Amino acid sequence: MGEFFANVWYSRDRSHEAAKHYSDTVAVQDLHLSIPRGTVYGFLGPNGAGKTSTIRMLTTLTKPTSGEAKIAGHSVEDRQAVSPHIGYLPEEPPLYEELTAREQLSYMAGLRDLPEEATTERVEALLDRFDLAADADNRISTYSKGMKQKTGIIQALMHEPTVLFLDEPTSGLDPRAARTVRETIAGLADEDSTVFLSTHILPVVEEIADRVGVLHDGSLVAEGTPDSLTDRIETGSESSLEDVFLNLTTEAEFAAAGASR
Ligand SMILES: Nc1ncnc2c1ncn2[C@@H]1O[C@H](COP(=O)(O)OP(=O)(O)OP(=O)(O)O)[C@@H](O)[C@H]1O
Repeated sequence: MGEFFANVWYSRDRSHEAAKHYSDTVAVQDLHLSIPRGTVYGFLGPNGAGKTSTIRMLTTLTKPTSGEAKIAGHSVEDRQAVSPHIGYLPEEPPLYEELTAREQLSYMAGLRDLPEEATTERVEALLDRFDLAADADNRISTYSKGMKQKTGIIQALMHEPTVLFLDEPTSGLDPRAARTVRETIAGLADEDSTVFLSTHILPVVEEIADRVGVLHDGSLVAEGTPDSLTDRIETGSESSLEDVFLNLTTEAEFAAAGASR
């Protein structure tokens, strides 16, 4: 399939803009992303920065107010074309509480029109990998937060998407499951899938991301490899992505306060 691109553009020049406005709130603006295949892209930003709005645009769930974005060569305006290529784990996985995990996954496989035998095999392997096989015939309503999260992750992965969007994937997971998620993400990138990872857990990003983008007030304030970002600031001691994040977002806060004076 060649290169994978996620472009979300906005500029004063109205011919190239992608922005998401909620009535009078500009959630995402001046954002241009181009992410090659096989990349783990860490998407960072303070609360309310516009990360979820960006992901919702890229996963066809919400239309950009203006501009354009392409996933695997398809416009996000074309849900039917984009859908087979993407998997999405939102902060609250969309699950039917009255179903069991196996029923939920089989229902989703049906909606996606996946080949039955191969999908069952893959789902069983994922249930094993995430230590969920023994509970997979119990109703989701009886699951802990972590078990629901694992079901959501398997649901996002089971059709082998080219591009996987993960919003706080390790939320609620115990250390073993969180490690399985990190290893799974790294394995997917090795197989040439692209993972778009939004999380506030910066050590996870530092460990597995190839590139990092920092969003603030709907705009990208920095982008690069984790090393290139940590090299940007001189703290006198070794800096971490957390130092970079705090520095950048504080700088952006000051700049915004200065501009509005
Ligand atoms: N449905 C909505 N209606 C109105 N405003 C919204 C809606 N969704 C998001 N917003 C606003 O858009 C901005 C960006 O929100 P978004 O959820 O994208 O941020 P985020 O970076 O994902 O935040 P968090 O880290 O807290 O999840 C915020 O100002 C938020 O209040």
